[in-house]
Amino acid sequence: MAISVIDYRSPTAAADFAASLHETGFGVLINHPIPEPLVRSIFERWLDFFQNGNKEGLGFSSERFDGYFSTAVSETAKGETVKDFKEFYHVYPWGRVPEHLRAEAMDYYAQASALAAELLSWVELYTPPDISPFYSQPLSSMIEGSQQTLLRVLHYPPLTGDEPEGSVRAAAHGDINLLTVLPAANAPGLQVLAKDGTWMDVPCDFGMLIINIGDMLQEASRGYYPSTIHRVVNPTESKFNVSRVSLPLFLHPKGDVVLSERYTAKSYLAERLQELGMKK
Ligand SMILES: O=C(O)CCC(=O)C(=O)O
Ligand SMILES: [Fe+2]
Repeated sequence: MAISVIDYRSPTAAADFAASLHETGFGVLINHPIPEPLVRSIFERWLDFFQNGNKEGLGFSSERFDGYFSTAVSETAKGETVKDFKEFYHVYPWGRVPEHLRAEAMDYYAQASALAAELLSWVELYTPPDISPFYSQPLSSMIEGSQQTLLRVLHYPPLTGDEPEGSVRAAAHGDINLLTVLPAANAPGLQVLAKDGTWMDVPCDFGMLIINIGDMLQEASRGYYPSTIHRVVNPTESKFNVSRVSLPLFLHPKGDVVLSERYTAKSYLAERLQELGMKK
């Protein structure tokens, strides 16, 4: 299982991309419209916020789920017992964002959401005719007017060697949402679980854009588009002192969207957040 690197400008991009998502749950785009300088600037300025900013003053709201999540409240992947070694900030257009970072974050949010919507339309176009009837409504209309799409700015702090036994940057997990759009981070570490049970590095040259299917789209497509398990491994000792910053955008449908006989988007999210230890 190799993850295809696809040129967004190629005439066969949509078909190739949908095929890659079907086969591996992942696809990697080059020559995409997200500007590199914007991503680079967000990485730099948010790293400064994590290292020097007034984070505690923006502590997350347990109701609204926006704001800063420290390493102490960080999530525990489903089936794991040790919390991931990471801190992060949840950005929503209606939520709290440090004032000096807001305009840039909103610019990125808008551009990444627009691209995610286009990629979802590719996914829809290449859904086989025996699968599309399972969609309770067109995929593109599932996200129309959604307030739930989440931009998460993640900081994996440098390691000291004193981390809790078994703690990793991000333990193996599947994403909860429809599609995730993730610019290659400033350091390697992202791996996917191949069908043969081995872990494979995801191509991560700076400038690449990694897209993966989340559990909600897997549920809605009855598994045609798989939500592939992935993780972020700790660096080797020579790179212990390097921070890693990453910037996933989780495309979410409106809460009342029916995913399957079993779930609406809202009931699914509530169940998953509970499993992650993020909601009671
Ligand atoms: O940091 C990364 O590269 C991936 C993060 C991730 O998988 C997540 O937050 O769901
Ligand atoms: Fe993830």
